[in-house]
Amino acid sequence: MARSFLIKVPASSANIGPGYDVLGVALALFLELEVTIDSSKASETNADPNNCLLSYSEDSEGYGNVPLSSDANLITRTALYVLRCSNIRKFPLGTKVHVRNPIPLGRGLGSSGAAVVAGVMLGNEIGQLGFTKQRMLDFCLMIERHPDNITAAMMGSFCGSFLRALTPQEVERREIPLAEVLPEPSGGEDTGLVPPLPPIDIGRHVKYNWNPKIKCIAIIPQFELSTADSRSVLPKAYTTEDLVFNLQRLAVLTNALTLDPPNPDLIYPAMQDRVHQPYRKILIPGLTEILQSVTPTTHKGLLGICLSGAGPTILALATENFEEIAHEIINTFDKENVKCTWKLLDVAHDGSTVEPLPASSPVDAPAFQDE
Ligand SMILES: Nc1ncnc2c1ncn2[C@@H]1O[C@H](COP(=O)(O)OP(=O)(O)O)[C@@H](O)[C@H]1O
Ligand SMILES: N[C@@H](CCOP(=O)(O)O)C(=O)O
Repeated sequence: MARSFLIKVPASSANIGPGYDVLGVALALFLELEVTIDSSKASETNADPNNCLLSYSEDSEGYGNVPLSSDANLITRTALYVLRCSNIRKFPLGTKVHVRNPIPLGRGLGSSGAAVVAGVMLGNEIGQLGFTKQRMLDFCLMIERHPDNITAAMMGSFCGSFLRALTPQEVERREIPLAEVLPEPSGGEDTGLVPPLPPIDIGRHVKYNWNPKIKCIAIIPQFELSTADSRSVLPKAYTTEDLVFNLQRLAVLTNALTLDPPNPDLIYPAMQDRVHQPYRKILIPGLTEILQSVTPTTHKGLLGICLSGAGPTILALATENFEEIAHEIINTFDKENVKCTWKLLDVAHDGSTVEPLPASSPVDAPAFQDE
């Protein structure tokens, strides 16, 4: 008998200016996984080394580029990691995962965070492991090691998060190289390694309110910038002055975004940053001019502007004039020969979800292959 369910995970915008590796807001643009497990279709999935037939809809971001082998794709590799922590080596016979992904890759909208969250939820559902969202965050944080996108994508809404101090034994478990956590691609042999379970409650978070009048405009350049590359240009140390600059703004911003009516005179300066944006300008043509020239004075309705995550997307918060604000930014990028699209997005309050699909008959235990 078949079992079928849908996993949905929102995109996210991290940092919101001063909250580097701390703040994240979930955005209503959803990565979706339609999953079917039907042991009577085992012959259709046995071409994959782990019994998982993976497909992407043609309109998906990454269609034709993301790997479809389950030990190479970020979503299914992550699910395999979760399963293998419970000593389940493969997907059940006849597992099919169809992905619809509207989140552009490598643009600063949390595509990898969403993929990791989706993968952990997939492993949890497939193995019927019964982990809570808080526990699933621990698995996510073993893979994507900054909590801002992951927390927003898993929990939804506008979140502040940190990693708690770990004991030396926990550090050992957390510092395992990714290659030992995620299965290696290439159809290589399964080593039989059972990865250690992650330490408990690695990530702590709170949800802030978000004034629903505040909308998110994402201006998305056509070029990709990997988060790893965009982190590599940041300094290893900061002056006290720069850290205090960010901390002061962070404390004010988290409350300012809840107030009604939204106050641009408070939000705009509270979204300034000295920790990451100044260093990332070298990777994003036009960033300096955009951040300086689009203000609440020049554009009615604008509240604040920043780099979304590691970039290159620009996040503008506004209450009106969305199109005019977006086009001003698009035109500035255009002068640098950077083409863009834009989206107007609401905050996603629920975070990631899983729901049974109509064809589902959840009574059957999945048929895992004997080793
Ligand atoms: N839906 C997805 N399916 C498979 N891989 C994905 C997916 N989303 C993201 N990835 C992987 O994550 C990479 C982008 O991650 P990253 O550089 O952190 O950028 P982003 O800011 O979009 O999270 C992609 O190049 C791809 O390897
Ligand atoms: N705090 C991280 C956030 C990365 O977000 P992404 O959406 O670009 O993956 C950073 O700024 O590096």
